[in-house]
Amino acid sequence: MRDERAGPPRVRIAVIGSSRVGKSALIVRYLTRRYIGEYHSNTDLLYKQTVPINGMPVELEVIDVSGSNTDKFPAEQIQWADACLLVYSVTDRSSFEYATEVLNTLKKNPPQGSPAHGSTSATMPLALLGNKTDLDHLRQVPTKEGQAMSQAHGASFSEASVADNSGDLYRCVDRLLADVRLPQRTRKFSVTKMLGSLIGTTTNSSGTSRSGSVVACPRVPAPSRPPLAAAAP
Ligand SMILES: Nc1nc2c(ncn2[C@@H]2O[C@H](COP(=O)(O)OP(=O)(O)OP(=O)(O)O)[C@@H](O)[C@H]2O)c(=O)[nH]1
Repeated sequence: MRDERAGPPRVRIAVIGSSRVGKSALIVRYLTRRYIGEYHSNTDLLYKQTVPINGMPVELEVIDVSGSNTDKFPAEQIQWADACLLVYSVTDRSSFEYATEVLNTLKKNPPQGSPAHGSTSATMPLALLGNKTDLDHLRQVPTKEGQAMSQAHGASFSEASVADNSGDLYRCVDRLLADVRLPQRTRKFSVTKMLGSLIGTTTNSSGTSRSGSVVACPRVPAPSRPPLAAAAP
């Protein structure tokens, strides 16, 4: 078993949103700079990659919370995470309403401070992202509405097009990562099933090598559902 205290600090992000808003496309774009057209999955997926933050290697884990289960509040995934990225599509009002619902619930029941924040009273960093701005002619959610919603909930706000590879999506995730305090590696949950390496290795603009993998997190119906279990080394 790997010594949890060894290695670079770890940051866990939960990406939450309705089905088809572009969560998987966004994560893969951020981690690999590549765009995947179709990546529908009805299970949560965990992506792991070492990335540089402020020149320091950080083990980034991103859970792609499947949009097929929006009838159930993703409490476990949020509790697992150090920060949450809420994604909606600017072309889909119902996806904005879902993101709003999650933000409202988080406001009423603030998640426990994560160990990564070094304190149980820390506020979890939140970001709200309106995706698919390339489809502006189909827009159903005005920018101002997204801005107002994020302000009301203390979340950062961005709009972006994952398809167009807009810089705003990288800035949004980078800012969220920067908002997480890094020092500890002690975690509440870890993961079990390593299904395979899909991401492979890439090199970013600063020449830092990134290697990563993607892990399925099987969804088990409540109440028998166990916490997300520990990732294979
Ligand atoms: N036009 C446009 N299409 C996008 C953009 N981002 C993602 N898509 C498309 O939207 C569809 C859904 O993207 P996914 O990444 O699978 O969405 P998801 O939120 O992970 O969906 P679930 O797996 O159902 O939760 C795919 O056809 C993507 O190619 C974007 O910025 N612009």
